[in-house]
This record gives sequence, C-alpha cells and structure tokens, in this order.
Amino acid sequence: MLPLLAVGWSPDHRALRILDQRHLPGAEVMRDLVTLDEVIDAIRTLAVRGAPAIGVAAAIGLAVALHHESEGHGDRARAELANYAERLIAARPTAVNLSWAVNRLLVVAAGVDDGALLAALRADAEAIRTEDVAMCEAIGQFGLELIPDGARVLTHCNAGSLATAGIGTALAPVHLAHGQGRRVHVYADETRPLRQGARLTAWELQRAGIPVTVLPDGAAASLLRSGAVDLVIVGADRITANGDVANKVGTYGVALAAREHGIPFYVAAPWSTIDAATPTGADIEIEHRHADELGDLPLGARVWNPAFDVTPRELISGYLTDRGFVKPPFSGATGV
Ligand SMILES: CSC[C@@H](O)[C@@H](O)C(=O)COP(=O)(O)O
Repeated sequence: MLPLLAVGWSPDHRALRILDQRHLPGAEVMRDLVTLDEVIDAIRTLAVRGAPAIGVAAAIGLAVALHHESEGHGDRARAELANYAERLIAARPTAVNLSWAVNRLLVVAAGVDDGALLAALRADAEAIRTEDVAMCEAIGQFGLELIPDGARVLTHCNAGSLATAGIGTALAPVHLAHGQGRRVHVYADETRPLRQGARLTAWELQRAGIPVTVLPDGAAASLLRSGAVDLVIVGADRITANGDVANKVGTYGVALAAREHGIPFYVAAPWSTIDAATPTGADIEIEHRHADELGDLPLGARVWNPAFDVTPRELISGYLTDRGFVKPPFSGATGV
C-alpha cells in the first residue's frame, strides 16, 4: 500500500502539495498551491486539516509563497514576511501547531541575511515536515502498549495520516499494531458537522485494511456503556500548561461518557501541540465556523457552531506524546 501524502512538497519542490480532503472519500484529488491566498484558503476550508498537518502546510506554504511572490529575491521576501506570517496564523486560531510552525520560521529568518533567507525557510519547513513524520512514528511506538491483540478503540474526528505528515497521532498506535498483525477494531465517531470521522477516518482505516465501524456522534455514550469499547484515543489541537485539551467539538462529551463508564480516555499529540504559554483551557481561542456547515435550517435560525471544545485534565487518563507518556503541569515545557 502506498503511504498517504496528506501534506508535503510537489516533486519539483516549487509548490505545497496537499490531498484535498474536501473531496474524500469520493475522490483523491492532489493540489499544488503556490500563492499565500491559495494556502490560506486551503487551511480555512479544511482542504488540509488536523493540527500537525496545518503546521506543516503553513511552513511549506510560507516558504513557497514568499519565493513565488517575491520572484526569489530575499530582500523583497523579507519585506513581506511579517505580513504573510500574520495572515497565515489568523487562518485558524485554535490549533497551536499553526502559529508554532510560522513562529519557528520567523526565528530562522531573523538569524540569516537576505541572500540566504529563502533557502533557510525552505530548509526549516522541510525539517518541520520530517520531524512531524518522526514524532508520529514515536507516538505510535510508545502507544503500542495500549493496543493488545483484539483491542477495540473509539476515536473522534480524524487524528490519523490525513491530519499529519506521517502516520497520525491518535491512530499511530493503531496503524503500527495492525502492521504487527494484532487484531484491532476502531469505532469512528461520525464527527458532526464536517464528518471527519465518517469521511476521513473510515476512509484512511479501510485503505489500510483496519476494520472500522462508523457511528453517529450521539451514539457514542451508548456504545461506551455497552462494553464494546476498551479505550478511547483522540488527538489534540492545543494542550495547555495545566493539561486541558482542545480538540474537535464533541470530544468533551466522549470524555464525560468514558469516565462515567470506567473506560480509559487517552490524548495523543506531538510535543509541538503542548502550549505551555497558555495556562488553562479557558484561555484557548475556540474557532467558530459558519452556520452553513450545519446544513438546512429554518430561515433566521440562530446557530452556535464551535469547531472545538475543551476537555479538562481530570477526564484524561494519559497524554501520549513522541516523548512517551507525560503528565501535566507542562509549565516547564514548551513545544516552541
Ligand atoms: C492529529 S490531528 C488532532 C486534531 O487536530 C484533530 O483531532 C482535530 O480536531 C481536527 O480538527 P479539524 O477541524 O478537522 O482540523
């Protein structure tokens, strides 16, 4: 089976290449993006999505767009750098990996002269991509102990290969366990309103030959009560200093139900998702999205459509990272 390329470079390294997730599961459409507007639009519309993937996309996209739009002149690129960085960071506010990646490139830029700027940005964007691949692999290796033969795992949203440059975060141990011949069954919450679980997680797991059952979000509590699930693993968009976790809306409800029914609830994320500068989940900016995403509604109906929610640390059994299982507080640590 060919590895999944959700985000990376075009073969000539002149463009950001993404698998446009808006077309999944129906069609596999690869797109090459070169302008800043194209990159921002792809992030906003979830053509590329998932916290680590949008960090990688922003890093490669910034390097590529600056090169393209400054026609390769470092002095012109430097004049645009701060403005491009600000616009990219504003594309989606909740996943810390986006600002983490862009700020990392700004630090690199500050350390080189104009003549070396574009090459240095490209090199660091590539380093962010390869580090993400390695972090996913490490998360998978550390997480293997959670997935014995016959494990039944519930997940919410998509924190797999489609959400990273590698084999995913929450799904990394699942992919590796399956690769070792362990039987594993995944229950994928549909994940309203954009259906990342039904469209993306189910597609990714089927492609890998891993058995998957999709359920409506509203059925997750009953499934957990039924005894059909051994553990829950989800990804994260931001983990604050005290251990609170922002992830796709609906995660909090799953965590509450898991606690009620005595089922372990794990969060898997790379170190770059830990935001030690933000004290608690209450300090996280939660992205709100357009009412259209909720489908047909009576004219004039009011809508509350947060893209993420916060799960408090008390509900989290363990934090699985590329450095192993870690415990809050994370105040001494920083992903940046
Ligand atoms: C490894 S991805 C972790 C999270 O980013 C993921 O669980 C999630 O909430 C993605 O939300 P999305 O709105 O699809 O970008």
